[in-house]
Amino acid sequence: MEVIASRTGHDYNLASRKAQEAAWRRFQATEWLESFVGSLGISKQPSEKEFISCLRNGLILCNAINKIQPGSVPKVVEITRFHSQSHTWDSQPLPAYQFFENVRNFLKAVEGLNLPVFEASVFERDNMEAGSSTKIVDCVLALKDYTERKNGSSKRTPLMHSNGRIPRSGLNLDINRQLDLSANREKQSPSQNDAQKLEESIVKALADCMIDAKENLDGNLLSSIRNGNMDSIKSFSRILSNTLEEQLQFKLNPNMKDLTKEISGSFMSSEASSPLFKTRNGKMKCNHLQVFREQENKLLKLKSLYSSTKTEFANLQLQLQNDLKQMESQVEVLSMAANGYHKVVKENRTLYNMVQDLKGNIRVYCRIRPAFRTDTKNVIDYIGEDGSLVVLDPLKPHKDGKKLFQFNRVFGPTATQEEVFADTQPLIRSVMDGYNVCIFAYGQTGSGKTHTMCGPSGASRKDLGINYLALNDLFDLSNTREDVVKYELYVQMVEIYNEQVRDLLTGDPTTTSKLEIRSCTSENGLSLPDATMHQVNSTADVLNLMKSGQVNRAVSSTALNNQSSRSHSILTVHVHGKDVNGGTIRSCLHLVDLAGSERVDKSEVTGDGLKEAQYINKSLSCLGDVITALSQKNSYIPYRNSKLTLLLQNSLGGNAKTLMFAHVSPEGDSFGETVSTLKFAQRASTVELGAARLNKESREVMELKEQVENLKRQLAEKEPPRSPLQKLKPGITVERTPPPPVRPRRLSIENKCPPQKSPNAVAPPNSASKNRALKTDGKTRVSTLVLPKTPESKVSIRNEIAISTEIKAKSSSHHIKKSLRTIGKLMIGSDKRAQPKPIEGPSQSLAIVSRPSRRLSLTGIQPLEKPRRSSIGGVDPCVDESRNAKTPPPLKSSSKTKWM
Ligand SMILES: Nc1ncnc2c1ncn2[C@@H]1O[C@H](COP(=O)(O)OP(=O)(O)OP(=O)(O)O)[C@@H](O)[C@H]1O
Repeated sequence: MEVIASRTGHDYNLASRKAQEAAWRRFQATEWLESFVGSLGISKQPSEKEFISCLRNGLILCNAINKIQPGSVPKVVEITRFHSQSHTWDSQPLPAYQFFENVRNFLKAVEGLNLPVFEASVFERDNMEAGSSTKIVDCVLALKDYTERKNGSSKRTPLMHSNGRIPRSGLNLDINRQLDLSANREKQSPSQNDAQKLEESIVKALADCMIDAKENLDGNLLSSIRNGNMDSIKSFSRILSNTLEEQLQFKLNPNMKDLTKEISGSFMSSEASSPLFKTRNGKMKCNHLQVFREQENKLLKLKSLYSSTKTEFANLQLQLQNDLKQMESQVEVLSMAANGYHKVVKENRTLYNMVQDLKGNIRVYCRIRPAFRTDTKNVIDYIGEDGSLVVLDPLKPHKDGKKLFQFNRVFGPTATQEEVFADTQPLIRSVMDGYNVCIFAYGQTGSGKTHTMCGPSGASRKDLGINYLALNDLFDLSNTREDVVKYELYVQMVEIYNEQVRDLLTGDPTTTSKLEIRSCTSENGLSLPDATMHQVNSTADVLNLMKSGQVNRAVSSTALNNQSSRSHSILTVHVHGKDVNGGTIRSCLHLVDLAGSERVDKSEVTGDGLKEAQYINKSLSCLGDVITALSQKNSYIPYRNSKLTLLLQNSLGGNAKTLMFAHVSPEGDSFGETVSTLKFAQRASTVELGAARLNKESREVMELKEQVENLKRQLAEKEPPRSPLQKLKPGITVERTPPPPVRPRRLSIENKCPPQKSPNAVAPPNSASKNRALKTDGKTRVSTLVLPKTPESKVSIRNEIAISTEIKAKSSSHHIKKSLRTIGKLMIGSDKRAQPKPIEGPSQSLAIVSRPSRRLSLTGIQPLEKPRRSSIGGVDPCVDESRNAKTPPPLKSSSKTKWM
C-alpha cells in the first residue's frame, strides 16, 4: 500500500512538474512571438487553449516565418488585419479552408528550415487535450532558436527540451567556470590534494543536486529568481543546501562531516535549522542531518536507558530469586504444618470413632422419603451435612414452628439405596470380624421402612434394600478372605405378629407353632433356636429366601399404605468363621423391619386390622420404654414387656453394634408423627450400649477350655456318688440342688441363675446373658453349670477354676488342683496374647477404664451407686416362656405417649 501511495504521489509530482514546464515554455514562445511579430492579444502566460486559438488562423505563424525567411509563405490569406498604430491583430474567425491554407504553408516553410513541425489537425480539434500545444510550442521555440542563431546572439539561454532537462555538460561547464577549481592543480601539496578532491566531489554533488533540485522548481520560481525576488532565492538556496547535504552525507567519509556542515551552512537559512521546514510549494521538507543527529542522541539516551534497565532487571532477578527461596522455605513450613494438621484431623476422627465405639452409642440415621402428595406443605426445612435436620410445623410457618434434630446422618428424599448402604457398610462388615450387629428401621407407617430394608415391591436389583445388599457384601467379603478364614452364613427370618413369633421360612407360617425366644445364649447360641435356619451360599439363595419370607409376611392395605406391614420382620444372618489358626468367629446380624407406628383413626382400620394395629402400637410403645430406660441408665430395663424388646434385648442393651434408621414422611399432615419419630430417634441416639464385644476365640483358649472340660470330667468321676457333679457331662447343663432363696453376695457369670427367682425381675442385659454362680456363707453353690459357648473373658475362666477349686475341697486329687492352677495361668497368658492387635488395642484399654461405669460388669458385680431393683438371682432369662413371668409394671403412661 505504501509503495502504491508513494508511486501515485510520485506520478502526481511528475505530472505537475511537466505541466509547469509546459507553461514555462508556452510563456517563452508567447513572449518571443510578441517581441517578434507584435502583441498577440492574449495574456503573457496563456493557457493551452488561449495559445492555440491565437495561432489557429495561421496568420501570426506565417508572418513570423516570413520575417525570418522572407517569402517563405508567399501568399498569406489575411482576413484579419494588423493595426499598425495599435500593433494588434483583428481575430476574425476564418473559414476552415483558409486557415488550413495558412497553416499548411507555414509548416512547409518550417520543414524547409529543418525545424520541428506539428500536425495541422491540432487546430481542427474542438476538444483540446492536455499537451496539444506542446509541439506548436516546440516549433515556435525552434524558430526562436533559429532566429537567434541566425542573428548570432551571444546571450543564449539554455534551451530546455520538452523533457524538461537542461543538458548537464552545459551546467557543469558553467559551474566549473564560476568556481575555477582546476587552476594550478599540479602545484598543490597532498593535503591540498585532499581538499581539492573534496571540492571536486562537492562540485559534482552540487551539480547533481542542482539537476535534481531543478525538478522541484517551477517556472515561476526561476523567473522570480531572475527578477531578483529574495524569497525565491532563499527558497532555492535552501533546496540546494538540503540536497547537497543529502548527497554529501553518503559520499563523504565521517571526518569530512564538519567540513560539509560548514559548506552546507552557507546555504542554509535560519529557517532550515529545524529538521522540518516548509518549501516554497508548502511541502514539508526534512533536514536529514539534523534528524540523524537527533536520532543519534536518542539512540545514546536509549542505550543508557537500556543499560540502566538491564542493571535494574538484574537486581530484580536477584530479588526475585531471593523471594522465591524465601517462599520455598515458607511453603515447606506450611506443607509440614498442613501434614501435621491432616494427621491431627485423622487422629481426631479415629479417636472420636473410638470414643463412639467405646460409648457404644446407638447410631441413628434419619431417612426422608420423597413427598408423594403436593396438596400439603413439605415439613422438611433444612437437611445438614452434619446430620442436622430442621422441620417446620405447617401450622406455625414462622420461627416458633421450627424444630431442630441432630443425628449421625440424614438422608434426603433423593438419597439412593446405594448411598444409604454405603454408610452402613462398615458396620455390617464388622459382623465378619465377630461383632453382633443390629439394624432396625423405625417410623410411621408408609414412611419407607420396608423400602430401606427390602426395597420396593418387585424391585429391580439396583433398588434392592439393605437386607440384600448386606448379604451380598458379606459374600464378597467371605470370598476375599477365603484364604484366611472359612465362613459359613446361615439365615433365619421371623416375624412378630400380634405378639407371636412366627417363622417366615417354613412352608406356611400360620400353621407353624409359635416360636419361643431365649433371651440368653442357648445351647446353639441362638435366641430363636426353633426357627428354621438356612445356609446360604450365594446372593441368589438369599433372594429366594427373602422372596418367600416376604410372601409369608403379614401385609395388608391401610388408608396410609396399601402394602402396609402388619408385623415386625427380623432377618438374622448367622456368621460362623474358622481361621487358619483354628480360631473361631460366631456373630450375627439382625436386620429388623418394624411395623409402622400409626394412629388408628388415620389408618382407618377396623376388626382384625384394629387388633393388629393395637399390637403393633403396644410393642412399639414397649420399645420406647426400653429406649427411655436405657437412655436414663435405669437399673431396670423392661425388655420382657414385649416380644419385640425381648428379641432385641441383646442388640439394644447388650454388646452389639446397633444402628437405627428413623423414617419420616415429609407431608404436612404427618407432622405430628414425624416429630414423634424424630424425638424417639434422638432419644435412642443417647443410649450407651458399651463397647461391642468381639466373639472371637483363639485356638489356645479353645484347647485350654477343652482341657478344663476333661479335668472336670475326671473330677466328676472321682467325686463321691452323692455329688450331683457325678452326673456332669461335658457341655451339658446339670441341674443342682436349688439354692435357698437368699440374696446373692457375689455373681459368677459362668453359671445360670437358680430357677426360683422372682419372675417379674429382669436382669440387666449382660448379666442376663451370663451364667451365674452364687456364693453364700463362704460356700459356693453351683446351681446350673453351663459351659459357655463363646467365653472370652479370663474372668470367667478364673471363676471356672474357682468352682473347680471349691469342688476340689471335697475331692482328694491334689494333682488335678495343681493342673487346674497351671491351666488357669496359661489361659490368662493366652488371653493376653489373643487381645485384638492395633485397632482394638486402645479401645480395649479405654474399655477397661470405662468398665466400672458400665451397667453390666463382666465380673458380674453390679455398680454400687445404682442398686438394682430386681433380685439378681431372681431372674433366669432362659426361663421357659410357658412360665409366663409377670412383667414388671410398665413405665408411666406419660413416658409411653412420648414415643407415640
Ligand atoms: N426413599 C424412597 N424413595 C422412593 N420411594 C419410597 C421411598 N421410601 C418409601 N417409598 C415408597 O413409599 C411407599 C411406602 O413405603 P414402605 O412400604 O416402605 O413404607 P413402610 O414404612 O414400610 O410402611 P408400613 O409401616 O406400613 O409397612 C412405597 O410405595 C415405597 O416404594
